[in-house]
Amino acid sequence: MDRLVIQGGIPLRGRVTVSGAKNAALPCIAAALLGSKPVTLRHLPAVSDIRTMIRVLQALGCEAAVEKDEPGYELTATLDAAGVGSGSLRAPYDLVKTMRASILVLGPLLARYGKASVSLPGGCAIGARPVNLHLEALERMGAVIQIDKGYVEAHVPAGRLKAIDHTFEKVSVGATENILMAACLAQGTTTLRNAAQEPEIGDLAAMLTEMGARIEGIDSPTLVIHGVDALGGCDHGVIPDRIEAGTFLCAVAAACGDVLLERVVPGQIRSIIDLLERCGCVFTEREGQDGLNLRIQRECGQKLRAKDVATAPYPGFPTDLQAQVMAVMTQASGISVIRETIFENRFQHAMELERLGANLRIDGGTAIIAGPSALTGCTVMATDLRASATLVIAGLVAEGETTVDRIYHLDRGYAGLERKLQGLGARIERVGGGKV
Ligand SMILES: CC(=O)N[C@H]1[C@@H](OP(=O)(O)OP(=O)(O)OC[C@H]2O[C@@H](n3ccc(=O)[nH]c3=O)[C@H](O)[C@@H]2O)O[C@H](CO)[C@@H](O)[C@@H]1O
Ligand SMILES: C=C(OP(=O)(O)O)C(=O)O
Repeated sequence: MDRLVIQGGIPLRGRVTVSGAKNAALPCIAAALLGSKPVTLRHLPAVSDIRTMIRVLQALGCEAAVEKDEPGYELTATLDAAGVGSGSLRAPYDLVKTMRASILVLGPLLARYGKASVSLPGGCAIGARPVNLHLEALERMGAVIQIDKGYVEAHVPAGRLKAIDHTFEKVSVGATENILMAACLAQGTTTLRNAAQEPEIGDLAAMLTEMGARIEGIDSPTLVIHGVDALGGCDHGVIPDRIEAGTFLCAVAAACGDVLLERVVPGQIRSIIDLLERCGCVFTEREGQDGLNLRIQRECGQKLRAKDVATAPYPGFPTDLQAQVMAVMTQASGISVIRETIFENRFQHAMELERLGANLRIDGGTAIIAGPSALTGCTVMATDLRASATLVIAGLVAEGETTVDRIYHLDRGYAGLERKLQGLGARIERVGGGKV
């Protein structure tokens, strides 16, 4: 099993390009099932979740041609769903178990083929993560759904889903995406209220629009979708990964240095920029060749101030950056309180940070961190994707050698993280020889 070995204490300096967003790419791949023509997706990050999602589509009968770019961080995939209807319409457990986003094929399959069998993804390290909001909305649209032997078995007796006026009882990124996709081919006009507003949903809506969907209210909490009879193909580039960008910002804030992030959308990472700015980091935005560039500076020896933060749906502070910020706060002077409000079990990195020397306490959904702490390298174990990134950041700070084990979690969502960090001067090596 691969692990990362890090020699800490070296500031990060240089420039790094942000890859396409995993969490935008996953629903875009699922949306290819809706197209009556091939769909080309660019800037897919070369991570294992993307390969798994493409395999899920192939298992459903989709043709996929995938190419990797030269540095090996991104993929371009052409997906042709022409053969899907003749197959089993079954997303099997052995693929789905590694990745929760595979539930996103349910809405498109029901909308286009009136039938689907999708394995329930199962419990996950960060919380229970039910899919009731997805299923309730699809039932209201006319689907008949049963859970049988761990599979969501669903069909649409009327042949076509019908439009609904629906208020999500809770803000859910995945449920908004699933029902948005389903509504594109439903009969009539669907209104989705209390919809999630994450930029990844805006990107999915942009792709669906390119395919011929009629969507109003993009980037707002109320989406209005006028169902159409068919969608075509498209050539779509997914947005840059705001969580990868935020992870690099946290790495520089914690380990100090001066880094230019290329291909970022600062407006989509405002909450992390604001937080790190209040901690004492300095930011400069400027035009780059491929969108905006963002420079972050924290000179070595410059003190960080401890700040409090609570996670919230977008435009609030993302839960997917909560763990990385905890590593930053171990280096800040004073007490910081981090509240996790989205997932009930997303503090597993805290124990491993303590093993590196962090001074913190967990109380339910709250973490209290007293800093700054001198971290010392040791072997730590990654428990989930963002927890892994945190341990890498802590390893960059810690004196001596840190080994991060179980990095298959990291490989789900970061394209070449260790190579990108090496480019910034970090001493970090992958040991074990596995390939993503
Ligand atoms: C692939 C992807 O994009 N993953 C992101 C997506 O996950 P995901 O789409 O799974 O997260 P949701 O927004 O759905 O989850 C938000 C909250 O709603 C709850 N819930 C969700 C669905 C449901 O049917 N019932 C229910 O109770 C969840 O348990 C959680 O407490 O958004 C999360 C919240 O920003 C991010 O952390 C994940 O990185
Ligand atoms: C939790 C995450 O992903 P997923 O929803 O795929 O588990 C994440 O990207 O941080």
